[in-house]
Amino acid sequence: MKGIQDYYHDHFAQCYGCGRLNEHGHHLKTYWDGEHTITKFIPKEYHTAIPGFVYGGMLASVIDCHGTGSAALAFAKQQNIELCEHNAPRCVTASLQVKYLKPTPIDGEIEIKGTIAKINERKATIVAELYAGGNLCVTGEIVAVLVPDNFGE
Ligand SMILES: CCCCCCCCCCCC(=O)SCCNC(=O)CCNC(=O)[C@H](O)C(C)(C)COP(=O)(O)OP(=O)(O)OC[C@H]1O[C@@H](n2cnc3c(N)ncnc32)[C@H](O)[C@@H]1OP(=O)(O)O
Repeated sequence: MKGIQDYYHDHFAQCYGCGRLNEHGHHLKTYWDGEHTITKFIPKEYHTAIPGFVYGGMLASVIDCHGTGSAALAFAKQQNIELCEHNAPRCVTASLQVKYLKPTPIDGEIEIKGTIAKINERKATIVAELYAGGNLCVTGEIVAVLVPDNFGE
């Protein structure tokens, strides 16, 4: 299944977390699951914090990109933008807050669920829930801001 990141223009597809063109990155893909958004990720052994558990900065990174991807999906829906190659809204992170509720096991798939909590014409707030083995381990809140095509050029 294609994620929102598959539609970003190449300039926006270099992100370490979710850029499809970053050979060293995580290649996260974010897509709708009903009214919510989903990103899945399988941690590697070297993402260890203490043996058996995922490094918290890594989890923040995954939540960050899930937030901007979810916001881009929400803006596409709000503005009736038909997603196709090189045609998708792009957002950057203005704010990222993370709460670690319990250690996240490293041996298995992680799922991040997003809820579009607020959206106006330029800014979206996304609430994220990160699950491992069905257990809620981390929550996050991301403020993402829509940026123009020439952002960062
Ligand atoms: C090349 C990469 C491509 C990336 C392409 C996609 C790949 C995914 C990216 C992954 C995530 C990242 O790592 S992104 C990289 C890390 N992030 C950044 O480097 C962003 C640096 N910051 C900025 O460039 C700027 O501050 C912006 C674009 C976020 C906002 O500046 P602006 O364009 O002047 O807009 P501004 O009017 O100030 O703010 C717009 C709205 O957002 C609110 N707002 C602004 N900052 C905050 C904040 N910290 N916390 C809460 N809310 C905030 C304002 O109140 C306002 O709300 P209201 O009045 O509308 O209510």
